[in-house]
Amino acid sequence: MIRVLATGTFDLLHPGHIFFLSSARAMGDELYVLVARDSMIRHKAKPIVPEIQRLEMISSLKAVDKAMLGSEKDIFEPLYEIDPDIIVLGHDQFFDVEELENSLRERGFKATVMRIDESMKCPLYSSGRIINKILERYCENND
Ligand SMILES: Cc1cc2nc3c(=O)[nH]c(=O)nc-3n(C[C@H](O)[C@H](O)[C@H](O)COP(=O)(O)O)c2cc1C
Ligand SMILES: Nc1ncnc2c1ncn2[C@@H]1O[C@H](COP(=O)(O)OP(=O)(O)OP(=O)(O)O)[C@@H](O)[C@H]1O
Repeated sequence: MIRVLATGTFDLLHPGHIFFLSSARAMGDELYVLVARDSMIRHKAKPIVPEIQRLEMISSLKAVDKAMLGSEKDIFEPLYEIDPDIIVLGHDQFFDVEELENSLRERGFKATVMRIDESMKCPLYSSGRIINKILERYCENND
């Protein structure tokens, strides 16, 4: 039973997320997803959707066997429970594959790290683009 772990913010869901999670799921027999905590997101703007609602949306997806909120202290903490065989990174996730694998080995984790380089270019293929589109529309309507 190959257990795959994917992670992310998943602010405003879109087909790119579905592509990413379905691709991750196809790499094993079950897919766990760690939803990033509001307090842990420092590499980009705070998400619009609160973590508990982001978790609910991810939990409902067909490709996802189990979704959980990540730790607010140590990103490796949830791995002691999940113990994944494969950790999947998305095309634009900031972790370096080799560095992450070294960090995992230092902590006794066996998981291999793989990146899904492909990205889906649907019209609004990132949460950031959805937000920008809303802002654009708001400005148009209020000019
Ligand atoms: C192995 C691994 C473990 C992670 N554990 C956590 C965690 O416990 N808590 C958390 O808030 N985020 C966790 N993350 C998510 C990262 O903090 C980061 O938000 C995410 O990978 C960035 O994805 P995004 O920019 O696509 O949203 C983890 C990521 C990885 C790769
Ligand atoms: N269009 C896409 N195609 C493939 N993977 C995607 C796409 N959009 C997001 N992902 C992947 O989904 C995971 C979660 O991404 P994230 O929550 O950062 O969404 P996002 O739409 O990229 O948000 P943002 O615009 O804030 O970066 C990441 O691994 C990311 O690479």
